[in-house]
Amino acid sequence: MELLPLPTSIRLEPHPIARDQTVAACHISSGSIVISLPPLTTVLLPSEKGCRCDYCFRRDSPDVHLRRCTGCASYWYCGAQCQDMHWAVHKNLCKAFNRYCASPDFVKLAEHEKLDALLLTHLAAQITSNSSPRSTPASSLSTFLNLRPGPFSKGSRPVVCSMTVKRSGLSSDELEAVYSRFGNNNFAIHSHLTTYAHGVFPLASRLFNHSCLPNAAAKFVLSPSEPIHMEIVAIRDISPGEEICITYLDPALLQSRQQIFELTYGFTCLCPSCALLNRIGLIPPLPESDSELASLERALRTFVFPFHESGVSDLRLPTGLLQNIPSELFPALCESYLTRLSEAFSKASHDGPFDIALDVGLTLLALYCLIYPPNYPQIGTHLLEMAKTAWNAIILADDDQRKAAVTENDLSEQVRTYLRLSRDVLDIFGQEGDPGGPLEEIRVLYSLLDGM
Ligand SMILES: C[S@@+](CC[C@H](N)C(=O)[O-])C[C@H]1O[C@@H](n2cnc3c(N)ncnc32)[C@H](O)[C@@H]1O
Repeated sequence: MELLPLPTSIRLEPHPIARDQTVAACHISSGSIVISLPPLTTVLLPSEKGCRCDYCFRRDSPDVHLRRCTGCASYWYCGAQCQDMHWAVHKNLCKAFNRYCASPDFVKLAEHEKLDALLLTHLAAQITSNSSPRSTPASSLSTFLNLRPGPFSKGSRPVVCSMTVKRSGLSSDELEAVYSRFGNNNFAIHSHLTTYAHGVFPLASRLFNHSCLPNAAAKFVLSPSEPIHMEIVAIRDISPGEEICITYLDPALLQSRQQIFELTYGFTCLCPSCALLNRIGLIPPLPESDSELASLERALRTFVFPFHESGVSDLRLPTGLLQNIPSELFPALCESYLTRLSEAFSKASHDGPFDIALDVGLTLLALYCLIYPPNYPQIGTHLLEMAKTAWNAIILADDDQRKAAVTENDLSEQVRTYLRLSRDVLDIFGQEGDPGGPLEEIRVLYSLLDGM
């Protein structure tokens, strides 16, 4: 089928299993935007309603004041321009919205079903506002309907707002056809790794297959008076002819992800990380004793950071180690190990002791480097948390301790090293989401360090 013109740097080719794949038509440098895409439709999570503009998704703040739609009192806008721009869509839903949300059929849905039902209702309102999404062959809706449906039918008919759907002219077969593609195609829209909305981006769904070791990632860019845009960023250099993949799930779900791919997306992932997990088979459980856990921790750090002794100034972020993981480290691949390390780091980095936080945080960094692809944003965000923890250790220490720490130059060296590594990683992903994200925090922390 005809697709919108693609950037010259990519092309669509047949894929042996996933129908088509997008490959690089030339060298694509790390940090480049592969493609920028608008949504067909979106929906805010219920927890974000009233906290973000329903059109541009900017967050309520001293500079962004939200006011309710006077018609339904359920949609919020940061100004007349956003409200005007959204009216062509919102007018198809405004009057009926509250009755629809209070209807017994809607109320009894599970939270994720409510979100999908609202997304489908928004899509119907969008179609009514503009006939082009359904009439042109290369349209966004046609692209979406041309995607593969999810592996299992959702069973029940979607509970949509009947008045809005009636106006759109969508038949119940078309509605079900759209709905059956939600599970394996929709995107979680996030800001600094926190999801706040869901969206349908048909061309992104059509173009990008999954890998647990992706070379690209999706980010979402906010602008005043414009709908959110998705940008696909190359997170490492991509060679001509190489497939461009994103990840559909957090690759850290080492034990459960294959089952989720099968149930939700209808495929078996054959990426090198999954192939290795297949070879390992059943991952041995975590040891129970503290001493065995401590030696697993030491072994993991020595494997990932072999040249790291006591200081961190020589710390490098290695890549591609997973393929050579020794068998004594297999228990570190238990999902519960990552949860355990993250919880211990999060607790100690907030409340102290900071030396424990920095110690467990380094083990967590080793695990991230092992399981995530190079420059994955989670690695950069964790490095920033490490820099902030080392900084807090300096400024919250009493005067004598602080002098000792700073004179020894150990903690300030840790702040600088983690900040530098964090900036190297996050500069590649680039600006995204709400103002004041990690790149801004890095800038502020550098200026505090310089003023020390
Ligand atoms: C977002 S769509 C990708 C679009 C698809 N390439 C196409 O040509 O329409 C998701 C679907 O693509 C297939 N898919 C994506 N990644 C895959 C992979 N790594 N291996 C096999 N199938 C994959 C699965 O059928 C999945 O449900």
